[in-house]
Amino acid sequence: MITIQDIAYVRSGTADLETAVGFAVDMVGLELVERTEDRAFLRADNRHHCLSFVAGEAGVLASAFTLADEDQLADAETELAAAGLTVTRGDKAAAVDRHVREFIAFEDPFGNVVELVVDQKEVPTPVNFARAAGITEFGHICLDAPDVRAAHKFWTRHFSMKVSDWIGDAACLMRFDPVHHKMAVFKGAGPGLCHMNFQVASIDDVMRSWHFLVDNGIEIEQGPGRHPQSGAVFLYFKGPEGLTYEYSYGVRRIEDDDAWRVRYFDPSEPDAIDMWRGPTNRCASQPQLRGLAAG
Ligand SMILES: O=C/C=C/C(C(=O)O)=C(/O)C(=O)O
Ligand SMILES: [Fe+2]
Repeated sequence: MITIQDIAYVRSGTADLETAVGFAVDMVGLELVERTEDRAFLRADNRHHCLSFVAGEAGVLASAFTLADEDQLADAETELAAAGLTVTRGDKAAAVDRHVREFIAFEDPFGNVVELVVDQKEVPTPVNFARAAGITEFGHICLDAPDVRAAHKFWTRHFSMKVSDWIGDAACLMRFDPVHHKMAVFKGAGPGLCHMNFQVASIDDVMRSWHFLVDNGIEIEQGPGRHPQSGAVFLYFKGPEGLTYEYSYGVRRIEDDDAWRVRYFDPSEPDAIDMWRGPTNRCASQPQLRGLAAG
């Protein structure tokens, strides 16, 4: 069993580094911590970065989680290889490029590239947010997979994850600490990053960002709304090259694992994702959510 400490980062390719960085800074509000000719690193909290862009082909390159130390990394390598996965150990240059001390990479059974890292660099200075979006931290990573039930089996068999809630066969929200979910899998045609989430300090921040993004012509995919699973007030919006961002406020914590009863939400119900039954544009990119559209 591989014990996950935390989420670490999303690493994404981009065919237009300037535009990708401009959006992450000016619209999302992240701090640009480092920029080279072909790389950009952005942060939302004390992690050195939670999002990096690599110039090249557009599309997510990896989603990363933190493990406690090298011994756990070595054990993870052994366990995943024994499960039949191809596991690669990152070399020194690749680790430096990720601002971690060591890492391994593998593809989950659906083709999502996952990196497990040790010693992600911490930046103790306060985040110099590019705009006052109210971001408090990098909140969660949500992957796509064609078979959510099989994904749940994979992530709970090999990793310290537990399901918090199901949305039929359309989504599985999982936790590895008291936060309702820091990892989720949504049904998709293939592998992919469904979205990356940033927690914000208040409902006001969600609403202010909604107006700000609309005023700037940004495509709102869904929200403002309230997720019945975590209870969080959310807003999904689309960045360049199809990268979906989410702000949310008020995620539930599950302090007593034994007392938690996993719930099942019916994806065909209009309030399965949004208790407020607001409109959604997510259906265009995620046909499996069509049943979730209001009205
Ligand atoms: O579709 C349901 C989404 C639920 C939540 C939540 O309960 O907070 C998410 O954040 C999500 O996975 O987007
Ligand atoms: Fe989310």
